[in-house]
Amino acid sequence: MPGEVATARGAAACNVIMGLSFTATCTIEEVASSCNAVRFFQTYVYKRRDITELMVHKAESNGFRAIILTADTPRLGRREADIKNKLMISPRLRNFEGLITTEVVSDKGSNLEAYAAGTLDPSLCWKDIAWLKSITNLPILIKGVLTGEDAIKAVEAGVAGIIVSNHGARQLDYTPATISVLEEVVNAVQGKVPVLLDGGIRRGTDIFKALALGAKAILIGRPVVYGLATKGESGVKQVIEMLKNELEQTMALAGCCNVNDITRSHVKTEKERLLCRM
Ligand SMILES: Cc1cc2nc3c(=O)[nH]c(=O)nc-3n(C[C@H](O)[C@H](O)[C@H](O)COP(=O)(O)O)c2cc1C
Ligand SMILES: CCCCCCC(=O)C(=O)O
Repeated sequence: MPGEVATARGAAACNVIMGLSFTATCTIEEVASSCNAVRFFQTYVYKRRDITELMVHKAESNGFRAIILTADTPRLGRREADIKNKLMISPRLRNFEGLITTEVVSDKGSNLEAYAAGTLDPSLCWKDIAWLKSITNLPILIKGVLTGEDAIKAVEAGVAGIIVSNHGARQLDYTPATISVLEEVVNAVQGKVPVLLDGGIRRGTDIFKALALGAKAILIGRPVVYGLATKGESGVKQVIEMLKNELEQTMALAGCCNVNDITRSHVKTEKERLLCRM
């Protein structure tokens, strides 16, 4: 079973939302018809806007409920391990068949980097949210926000939600840990749109902390990939169930009967701990 289909089915079984990557290996239609998971579609803005537009339209007509615009990748970060290991992008990104070739040749190491350099639009900017809104009726979540200032701009540009993310620290060294900037973003947004978070969620306690600091939901990257790699659909389910059980355990021990009972006073940040000592 293709990885994205197994992931979608695992998500559906656990009643959580599945986010499908623009760079998925199987098609938008295959994922849509594989299960009844609530699905969001993650998009990049390609130099060839017609390709982005086509993918967004396909997602919309196949019942995806929201578009996630990844804003932190106008170009790929310098991933030295990928260069050293000569990372190859899958030659079969089936959504793009007949549109664009993924068979790029790179003499510099990572052919993902070469492919990204050829396709991603490095001029990506705030006005592209208006463009995206003009081609879809779906709500748009912006992924990759790390400051209150950018969060305010994103709200002004008309996004329906903000995902605090540093792309799993894959783009740029020294970006802050997402949990450390979450509260700044939440405060800046003032409840106008929901704020979500990803990055480093490994335990139910991590989810609890994010919710306490104001996230409405969290997203999971690598843990799901690890579950998928080891046990396919059932591995995905196991990872999600483990996190749900751990969150439930944390809530029970913190005296919270439901997620709305998790409040800011349940956690102390590093800064608060330091202030206490002064
Ligand atoms: C192998 C891999 C591929 C990824 N591909 C994408 C992608 O296509 N689009 C995207 O927006 N983010 C992508 N990400 C970043 C994730 O969406 C997410 O921001 C990050 O993995 C969250 O951190 P976590 O892995 O600690 O949960 C990728 C991450 C990994 C590890
Ligand atoms: C358009 C090619 C870039 C794909 C990057 C995938 C990704 O987000 C990641 O590897 O991280």
